[in-house]
Amino acid sequence: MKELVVISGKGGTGKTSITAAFASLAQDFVLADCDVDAADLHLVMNPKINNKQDFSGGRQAVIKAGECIGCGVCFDMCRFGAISLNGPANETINKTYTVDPVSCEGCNVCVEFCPVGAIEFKDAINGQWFISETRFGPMVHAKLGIAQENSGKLVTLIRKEAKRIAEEQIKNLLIVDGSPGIGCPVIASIAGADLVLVVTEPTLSGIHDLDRVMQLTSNFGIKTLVCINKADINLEMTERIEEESQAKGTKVIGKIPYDESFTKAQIMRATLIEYTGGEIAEKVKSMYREIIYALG
Ligand SMILES: Nc1ncnc2c1ncn2[C@@H]1O[C@H](COP(=O)(O)OP(=O)(O)OP(=O)(O)O)[C@@H](O)[C@H]1O
Ligand code: SF4
Ligand code: SF4
Repeated sequence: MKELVVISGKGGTGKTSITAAFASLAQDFVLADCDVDAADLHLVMNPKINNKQDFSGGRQAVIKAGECIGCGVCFDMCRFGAISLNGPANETINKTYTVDPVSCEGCNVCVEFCPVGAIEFKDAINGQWFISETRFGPMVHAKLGIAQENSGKLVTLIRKEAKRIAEEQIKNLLIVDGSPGIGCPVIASIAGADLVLVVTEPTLSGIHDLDRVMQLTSNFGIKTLVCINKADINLEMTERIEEESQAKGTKVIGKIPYDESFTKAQIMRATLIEYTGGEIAEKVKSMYREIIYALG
């Protein structure tokens, strides 16, 4: 089984649209949405959820009801301002404190120093992940709660589950919509993959981000290909990306023009390939053929 991960140096380059189009073209595959911080592949895939599980990315302090004696030690010691006094600040008797689950960084300090052991450490529920069925095949995806961290851990979990399903159902391909950027979630998206496709735009920030992301894939020793999306919005930049990629030994396998069909397809909750044929679809198909060839 081979694994293709589609990433981008920054958000909004068209990574998800391209991944969705590949889902229309691929056979015998499992789809994984690892863009967990801004998951939107499900909008086009319309998955039917078969299995839903909570995701816990870490632990959090919780003050046990009725056990706090109001000494304020935890309030003074929490460096993240996660503990607040219940009721008015001039309260002198029956003082109690609460932990704000969004601000708690799980450092354990308050648990250690509470003189009466009134604080416990509990698994924090940071989101949910799902195993679903789509019109194209199985899909593993997730929903991370607002302001929740540890998305790298969730990405690793999703890839692992998607691989398990692919092996169980004897699928020969795993297509991953990876995280944008170069941080922890994208590292978790690409580590150990067979091939990475970087979707970029011909803009200054696009070039800058492409450079950083290619440095990352090169550090991991992963075979990397480039797609310049909306290539005709700046032909000079497109040429520069081609030259710089070539100098680094990375092939630009597709130059996809700006085409409103992408947005129209998204509005219809369809992939580009489902929405339209013609030249634009042919360009995406040709890119997909190159990928399959490169995967070997
Ligand atoms: N070639 C194209 N021509 C015109 N519009 C496009 C093209 N490719 C993508 N788009 C549009 O650009 C927007 C961003 O695309 P998409 O959501 O696929 O990007 P993304 O990189 O996955 O973004 P995010 O990181 O926010 O999920 C969408 O409105 C999409 O319809
Ligand atoms: S340290 Fe313990 S007893 Fe003191 S205020 Fe915090 S929770 Fe209450
Ligand atoms: S675990 Fe750390 S961050 Fe969380 S409330 Fe306690 S002291 Fe603050």
